Amino acid sequence: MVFKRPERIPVSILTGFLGSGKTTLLNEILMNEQEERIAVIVNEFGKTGIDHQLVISSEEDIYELNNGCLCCKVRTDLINTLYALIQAVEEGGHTPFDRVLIETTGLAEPAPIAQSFFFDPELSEIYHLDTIITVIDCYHFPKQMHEHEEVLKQAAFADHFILNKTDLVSEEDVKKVSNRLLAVNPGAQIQSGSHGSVVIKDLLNKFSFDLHEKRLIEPSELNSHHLDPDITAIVLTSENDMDMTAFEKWFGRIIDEKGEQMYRYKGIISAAGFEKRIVFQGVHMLFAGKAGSPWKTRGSRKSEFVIIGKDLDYEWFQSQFKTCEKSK
Ligand SMILES: Nc1nc2c(ncn2[C@@H]2O[C@H](COP(=O)(O)OP(=O)(O)OP(=O)(O)O)[C@@H](O)[C@H]2O)c(=O)[nH]1
Repeated sequence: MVFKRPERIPVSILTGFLGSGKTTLLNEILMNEQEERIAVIVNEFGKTGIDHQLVISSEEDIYELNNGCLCCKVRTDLINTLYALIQAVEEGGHTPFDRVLIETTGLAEPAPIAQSFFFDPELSEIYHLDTIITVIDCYHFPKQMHEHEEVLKQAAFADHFILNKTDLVSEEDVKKVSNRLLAVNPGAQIQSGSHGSVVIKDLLNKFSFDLHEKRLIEPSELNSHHLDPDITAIVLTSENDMDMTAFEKWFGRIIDEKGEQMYRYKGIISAAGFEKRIVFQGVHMLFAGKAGSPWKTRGSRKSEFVIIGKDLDYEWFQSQFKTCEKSK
């Protein structure tokens, strides 16, 4: 059989604090996802991994990345593993796969892993970051979020939250957790359940900028950035076309100056002189952008730029963003 590589292979990152239910969810996905063949990469903390042994024995191949979670070493290991996987398929020594799922350690900040897909241009031609799924332990979350800064950081990166362990808390408590998470990251989708029982088709293939390019945030959610004093989401908007030269210059400057604070950002820009949307997403200083689908009507054109990070001054960012508008 000749391997025909799909346009780009989607990669989903599964993150969440220690014990939140990542492996449980991974097993649910592997047991129930019949249509796709998934290659799994487990990033373990420590030299001898045990997590891969907890993943159900399945048709899938499990690759382990040992040796810590936050350093560049893991990023290099990850990139090498991703290259090795595709090479093995192309040389016929490995069954083709449709998706990669990476389970991070419970203490990991997802940034270095997500950044790999912006960092290495060759790699990002083969793979694309599809979804970051953050699993939340609803029972422990209220305490954990005060005690471990990783918990809210992992929340900041999510495209999709899985509110797990709902069997241990009341509906009202689940609502409180959900409100808290949406205050940090208002654009994310939410599913709740227990033991990883979720609708998997709603979880994968969620790179909404590529696929749907829908509104990033509903207007009713726009003010939620006031709710959290520390890690927050801000949404910059403009009804006027942007001057891309000015925007690129400004964007280069802010990621230089404030990239450390900007955990994750995603944007759709209406650029003067372009019939297509410019879509981009990034993590700290690294980002990737490209032309998206054409705007349907003149009236539908609008730029939206969501930034999730620490101590973001909305008024400052919004006024700066406006200076990139094309003068009429
Ligand atoms: N009550 C309850 N327990 C759960 C649920 N989901 C997972 N667990 C249990 O929680 C524990 C941790 O689950 P894992 O799936 O190993 O969590 P993890 O996030 O992979 O853990 P680490 O790899 O240590 O970070 C296990 O004992 C699970 O059986 C749930 O929805 N409800």
